[in-house]
Amino acid sequence: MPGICVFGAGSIGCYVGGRLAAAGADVVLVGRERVRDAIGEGGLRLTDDHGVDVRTNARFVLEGDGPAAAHQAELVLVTVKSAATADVAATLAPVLRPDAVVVSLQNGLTNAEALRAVLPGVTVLAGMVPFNVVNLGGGAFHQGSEGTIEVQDDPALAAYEAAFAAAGLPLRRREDMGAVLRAKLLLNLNNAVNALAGIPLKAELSQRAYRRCVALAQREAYETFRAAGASLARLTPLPPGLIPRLLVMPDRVYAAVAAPTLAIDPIARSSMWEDLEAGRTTEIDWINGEVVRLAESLGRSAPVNARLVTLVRAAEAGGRRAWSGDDLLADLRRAAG
Ligand SMILES: NC(=O)C1=CN([C@@H]2O[C@H](COP(=O)(O)OP(=O)(O)OC[C@H]3O[C@@H](n4cnc5c(N)ncnc54)[C@H](OP(=O)(O)O)[C@@H]3O)[C@@H](O)[C@H]2O)C=CC1
Ligand SMILES: CC(C)(CO)C(=O)C(=O)O
Repeated sequence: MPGICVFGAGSIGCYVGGRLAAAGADVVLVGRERVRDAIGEGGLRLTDDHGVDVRTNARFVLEGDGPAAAHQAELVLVTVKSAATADVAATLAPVLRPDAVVVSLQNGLTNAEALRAVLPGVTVLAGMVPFNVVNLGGGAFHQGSEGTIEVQDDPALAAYEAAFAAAGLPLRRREDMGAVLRAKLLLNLNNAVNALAGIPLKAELSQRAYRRCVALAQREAYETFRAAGASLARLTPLPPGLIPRLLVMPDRVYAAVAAPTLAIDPIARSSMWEDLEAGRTTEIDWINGEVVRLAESLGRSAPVNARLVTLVRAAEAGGRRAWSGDDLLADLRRAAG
C-alpha cells in the first residue's frame, strides 16, 4: 500500500485521508495543533448521509514534522486553502522524492499550476472534490453532498486507484481537467453568497433571492469563459450554461426540479463560510477573483463578481455579514448597472 501524506488536515484532508486510512492505506495527516487536539484520543469519525460511519486513528503530525512526512510519501494530497498553497509548495520542494505524485484537491483554477511551478520534475495533478465536508468538531467530519472525486488523467494514478476505491472514494480520471475546474468554479460562485448569507447551503439555496444572486454571478462568469474560448465540463444534470435558468425559478419549481438531484445535508455550509466564521482569509481571490481577472484580461468587466469580492473582503475585515437575500440581490443588481 503506497504511503500517502495529506498536507492540510482540515475538512477535506481529514475526511479523504481518514477514509483512506480506514480502508487500510498508510496515511499521515499534516495539520494544526487545534485539529490534532480536537481529534484527540478518540480518533477520526467520518460519516455521510448513506450509512458510512467509520472511525480511524490516522497518524497526525504538526506542520513542523510535515517535511519528514512528505519525504516518506509516494502520494501527497494537498488540501490546504488556496492562500496556503505557495507555502506548502515551498515546504515540499526540498523534501519530495523525485517519483512522488502530488494531487491538489483544492478549489480554484491555479493551485496545481502553483505547485508545479515550484516542483519541477514532480508529477503534479489537479483534482476536484465535488462534495461538501463539514467539520462537526471532536474529530468528526461529515460528507454532506454527493459526487465522485475527479483527477487529471495520468498513468501515475494507477498505483493509487485501488486505495481510493477501497476507501469508497473512487477516482474519476479526466482528460479535460481545465474544463472540470472551470465548471467547479462556476458552482463555487455560490460560496461567496453562502458566506454572506451566513446560513446553511440548503437553507440559502431554498431562497430565490439568494439563488438569483448566484445566477447573476454564474451568468457573468459563463459569458467571460465563453469570451475567452474556455470550455466548461458538465458536472451536473444540467449543462453549466443552463444552471442560472434553474436557479431563478420560483422556490417550489426549484425544489421540485433540483431536490431529487441536489441532495444537501441541512447542516452543510460552504468552505468560504467556514473561513469567515473562523476569521481566516477566504478563497474569494481564487474563485470570484479569477472571473474578474479573466474579464479584465479580455478588456471586459465582471461587476457582479467584483462586487462579491469586495463584500467578502469587507466581511473578512469584520464588515457586514448575515445579508438577507433581498439586500444582497439589490446590491449586486446595482453593481451590474
Ligand atoms: N470544505 C469543503 O466542503 C470543500 C472544500 N474544497 C476545497 O478544498 C480545499 C481545502 O478546504 P477545507 O478542507 O475546507 O479547508 P480547511 O481550512 O478545513 O483545511 C485546511 C487546513 O490546512 C491547515 N494548513 C494551512 N497551512 C498549512 C500548512 N502549511 N501545513 C499544514 N496545515 C496547514 C489549515 O490551518 P489554518 O486554518 O490554521 O490555516 C486548515 O486546518 C480548499 O481549496 C476548498 O475550497 C472543495 C470541496 C469541498
Ligand atoms: C462542495 C462545495 C461546492 C459547497 O460546499 C464546495 O466546493 C465548497 O464548499 O467549497
